[in-house]
Amino acid sequence: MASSEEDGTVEEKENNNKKRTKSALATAWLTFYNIAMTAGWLVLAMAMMRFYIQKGTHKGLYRSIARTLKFFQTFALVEVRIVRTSVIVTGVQVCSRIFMVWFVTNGIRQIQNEESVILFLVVWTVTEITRYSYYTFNLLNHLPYFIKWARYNLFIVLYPLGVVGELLTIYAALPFVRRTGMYSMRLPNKYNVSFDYYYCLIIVMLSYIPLFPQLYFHMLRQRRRVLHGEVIVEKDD
Ligand SMILES: CCCCCCCCCCCCC[C@@H](O)CC(=O)SCCNC(=O)CCNC(=O)[C@H](O)C(C)(C)COP(=O)(O)OP(=O)(O)OC[C@H]1O[C@@H](n2cnc3c(N)ncnc32)[C@H](O)[C@@H]1OP(=O)(O)O
Repeated sequence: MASSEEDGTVEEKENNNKKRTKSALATAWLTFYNIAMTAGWLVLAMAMMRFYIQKGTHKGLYRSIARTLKFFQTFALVEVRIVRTSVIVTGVQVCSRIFMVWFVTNGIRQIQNEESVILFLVVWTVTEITRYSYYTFNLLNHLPYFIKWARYNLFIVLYPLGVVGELLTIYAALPFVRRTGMYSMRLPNKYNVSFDYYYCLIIVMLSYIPLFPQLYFHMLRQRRRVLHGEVIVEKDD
């Protein structure tokens, strides 16, 4: 009897140790990930500033940072599953950014020098430096108040500004996409499938109407929870 109790205790201890090791590894990985992402977005910020100071124009800026941007924005995909936040909320945010980078700005050279591209690039960069440094310091249990404040206040202005930049960029792409028929498939073809990227872009633009408010209100709830300590019950996915 005594021995089986002891066995149980040993097993429990082993399980607890395994759990602790797993959670320490997860925290270490997440900390490393957030440090890498903060550094990546800082590199982007510095590259943009250097370009503008040296050239005195925003023309050509996108091309000069395209590779770094594509890498760090695409890498954010890993977040969709690793953090506790709703998969839908994080998924919509990350996928819409990846779509903007790969299928709009990168795919359509003719719009890369639009001012709206610079608008969303600057807004994303400020947001991501703040967001990833917030997660990093939070995981290290040394979170300066100004970073917490910035994380849960700047988005009030930056989120709508980013949306304006993104929508204006897609809007600028429309005439070119219509003229060239890029990424589109017209009938007849051997797959018997028709796809019009022009209308796809219009649908994406319209989908901001129901989706963006959900992201924005999610952040407002997070703000109340973190800055004002309100208890908020979120619906599961
Ligand atoms: C395929 C075609 C798709 C087309 C779709 C078109 C629809 C488009 C609509 C979308 C519009 C998007 C526009 C957007 O791109 C514009 C901009 O971004 S402009 C820049 C301003 N943006 C922002 O300020 C972004 C704000 N949004 C976010 O921060 C996130 O995206 C969001 C997922 C909304 C954040 O939500 P989250 O719930 O994660 O917030 P918290 O930061 O409070 O975190 C909650 C808890 O999770 C922990 N966490 C999260 N991430 C990490 C991490 N990387 N490392 C460690 N921990 C993490 C965090 O600490 C919190 O933990 P706790 O609960 O313990 O406090």
